[in-house]
Amino acid sequence: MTNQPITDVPKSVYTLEDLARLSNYSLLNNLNCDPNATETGDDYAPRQVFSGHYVPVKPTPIANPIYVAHSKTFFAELGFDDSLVNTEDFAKLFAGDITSVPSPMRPVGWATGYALSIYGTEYVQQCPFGSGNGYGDGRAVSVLEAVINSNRWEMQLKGGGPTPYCRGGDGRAVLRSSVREFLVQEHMHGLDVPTSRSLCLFVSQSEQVRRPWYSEGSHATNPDMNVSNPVAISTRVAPSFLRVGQLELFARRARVNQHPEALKELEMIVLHLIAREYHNEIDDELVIAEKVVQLALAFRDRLTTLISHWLRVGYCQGNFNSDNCACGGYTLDYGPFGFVERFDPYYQPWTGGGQHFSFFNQGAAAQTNFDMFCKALQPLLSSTPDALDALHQINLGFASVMQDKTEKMWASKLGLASFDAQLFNQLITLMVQTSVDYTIFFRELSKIPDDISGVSKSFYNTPSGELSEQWALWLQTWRSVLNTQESIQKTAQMMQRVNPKYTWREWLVVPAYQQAGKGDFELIHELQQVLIQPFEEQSSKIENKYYSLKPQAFFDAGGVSHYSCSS
Ligand SMILES: Nc1ncnc2c1ncn2[C@@H]1O[C@H](COP(=O)(O)OP(=O)(O)OP(=O)(O)O)[C@@H](O)[C@H]1O
Ligand SMILES: [Mg+2]
Repeated sequence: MTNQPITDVPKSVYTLEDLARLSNYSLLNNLNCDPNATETGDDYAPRQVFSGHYVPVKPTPIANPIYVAHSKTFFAELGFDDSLVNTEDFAKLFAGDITSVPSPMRPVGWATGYALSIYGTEYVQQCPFGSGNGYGDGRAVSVLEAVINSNRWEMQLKGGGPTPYCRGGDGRAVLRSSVREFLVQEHMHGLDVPTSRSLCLFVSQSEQVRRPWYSEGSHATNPDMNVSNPVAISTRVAPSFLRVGQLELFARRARVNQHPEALKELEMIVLHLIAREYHNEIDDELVIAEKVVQLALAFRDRLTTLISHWLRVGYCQGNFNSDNCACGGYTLDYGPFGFVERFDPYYQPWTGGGQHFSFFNQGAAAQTNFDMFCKALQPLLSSTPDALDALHQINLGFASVMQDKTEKMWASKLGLASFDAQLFNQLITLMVQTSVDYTIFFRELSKIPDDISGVSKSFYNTPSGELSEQWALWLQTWRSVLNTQESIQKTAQMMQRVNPKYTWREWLVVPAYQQAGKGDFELIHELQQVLIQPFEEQSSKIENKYYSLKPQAFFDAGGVSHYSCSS
């Protein structure tokens, strides 16, 4: 999911008929459908799904939908003409009504089950049946598998109504969380962080749901009221939505031989994962045991790369359970996420998340998800001890690969040819002591200033006395290392490519979803423009507004600095 040049992709998709011609369900067809499912997909009550990889579900459209936004960048990458979004057919489909889509597109979507592990411990309590058979996509419904410009994509509605996995929920997503997910996916792509992508966003003009949220000016930890918010459907797109938890579900069943097909279903989902996400890296001719080992190696590489990107851009996922960890190695599920503004290594915006999912602990959290991933693969290697041992070694090697990638990333943020632990540790200490804005600091540093005044724009507190001397000394030492390297100008350019100018600042996003709730989408469109090109210099008006320290009033503000839920 790298940035593609978008200019030479011809615009070819103008109508839903064009898109239908690109639909291709060949990989979905390789999976098992839940044998107890209804063909019509009117399957909305929580129930146990004992086997099969997916359940056909017809999404529930939102009432009186209206267009909010689409990703022009992603449209261009897919070869979609912007006018497509204004067609009645397109709006109908992506507001949840798929009943009359042109064939071979299908009028029924699908939802999948998955298991949950939290920081390396298996859970079933979150399933209403206490068995794990009722846990999965509770409000996400996939509606299309298509091959577009040689890439295979799955399109998924979030907030598309209940599924058998809804756990009693209404299957809806509110506008607030949908705007956040819609905007941040394209921001992450702009930051060069692997991610699911945003296609479009529609909101209902008449349907609202009540959710716990914070009153204006609240500093409470948990929401102090219930608020009505319009329901919305955002469509996200990825090569697959397979999560570590998905493999775990089938592995847990295989482990205890829960039904005669259990081991076979695990093998099928693993091969499906390879076909979806790793077909370019794993030779189709290999035997299954070799494929499994290659898969673990490839996922370890992607996952560790992903986390180093998260650290680079100041992203904290907040809730990095195995069911929010995509097997394709990209960011998935933008619920209680946040971006660190005033630097704190233990930054964690989700009040329910705990320190184990905090900013600097994400490498360790990823390791626990990777442990569960490897554990889920084990049943497939029970008769091949050498492969089992290779898997074990790959798992053991996670921490050192993670450390290596993280160090390389820090070196690049600092413009250094190689990581310097002493310099780095001194800097982190100074950043904490002074309270610096993470993004502004590294961006200003990318200009390679001579003295402390060059980075002072990022300071929440002005250092004086000894602290100020320590800063001066640190900058001097850092500059002396840089002087031994390539030209300063080249280093500055390189640093500006890894240290973004613009970042997600929640207090600037809140007004956008608040205005959208009143039918005004202008701020969303303005934010889109800023966030999709975060490394670029933009107008001075934009700079004054968005390249800015977090105002004091928003520190500890409920719904801005922290949130207890994300629905
Ligand atoms: N079926 C549902 N109906 C309504 N709200 C839901 C439903 N499922 C989850 N939620 C809300 O979403 C929050 C996050 O849950 P979870 O991460 O499981 O789902 P999600 O955000 O829909 O997931 P994903 O992006 O991983 O598909 C929950 O705290 C809950 O408030
Ligand atoms: Mg989730």
